[in-house]
Amino acid sequence: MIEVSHLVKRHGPKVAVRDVSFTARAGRVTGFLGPNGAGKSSTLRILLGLDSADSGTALIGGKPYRTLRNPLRTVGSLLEGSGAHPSRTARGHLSWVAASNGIPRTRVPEVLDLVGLGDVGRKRVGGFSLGMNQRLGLATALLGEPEVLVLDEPVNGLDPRGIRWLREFLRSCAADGRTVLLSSHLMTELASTADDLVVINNGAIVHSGTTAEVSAGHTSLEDAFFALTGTEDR
Ligand SMILES: Nc1ncnc2c1ncn2[C@@H]1O[C@H](COP(=O)(O)OP(=O)(O)OP(=O)(O)O)[C@@H](O)[C@H]1O
Repeated sequence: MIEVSHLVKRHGPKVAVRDVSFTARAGRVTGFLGPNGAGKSSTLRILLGLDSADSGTALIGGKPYRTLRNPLRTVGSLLEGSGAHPSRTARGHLSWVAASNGIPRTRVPEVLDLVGLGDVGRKRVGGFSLGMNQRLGLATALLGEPEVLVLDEPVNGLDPRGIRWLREFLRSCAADGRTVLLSSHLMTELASTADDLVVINNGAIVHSGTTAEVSAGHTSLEDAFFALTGTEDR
């Protein structure tokens, strides 16, 4: 479970996140939806201990990220691509991450198979497409068999087949009881993936609830998004 409470983050004079509170529950896919610059990445970076909040808390399983004993075993994350060096093979990258986090090497072929990279594990990451790189990032996130997954715009770079694969994969993670939080500015994608939605605009939460609740009273989630964020004319 993820609990964000009264989070505030300023970048100089700019308030990127203002009093943001929401919960992402176990066994559900929670979509963090908002237009560009709404404050999604700023919130997720604080949740993952990459940045500090000015005030408020962001907890994973009741604890701030920086106090987790085995972070990779608690939360898997995907922020920008896989982070793998282009000269490394996929297998080499995953083995290095596993070794430096006390995760058995036997997980490496398992996660490569899970994300559909079983056949290219010995290839160099420099030759990977954007979609393959996203899959490698997901494999890295899954290495420690975490209960919580936090993914920032994971659909970026995926082709329609990859998008469908990711949707089914995240649904199966939730069905296994994991907490899945993913950000996106693509409402149609989230409509078919997320159980719950948290809509953020201009640093503030404008709506949260089940996907059906958020779109209630609108002809589609797309209409709901434009009405809630006031971004129709952008
Ligand atoms: N390091 C920074 N320094 C200054 N301003 C920043 C910094 N990081 C983010 N911001 C600003 O804070 C606001 C929120 O940005 P953030 O990246 O969190 O939004 P986002 O919802 O993730 O958007 P996107 O989908 O474009 O990544 C934006 O106005 C952005 O320009």
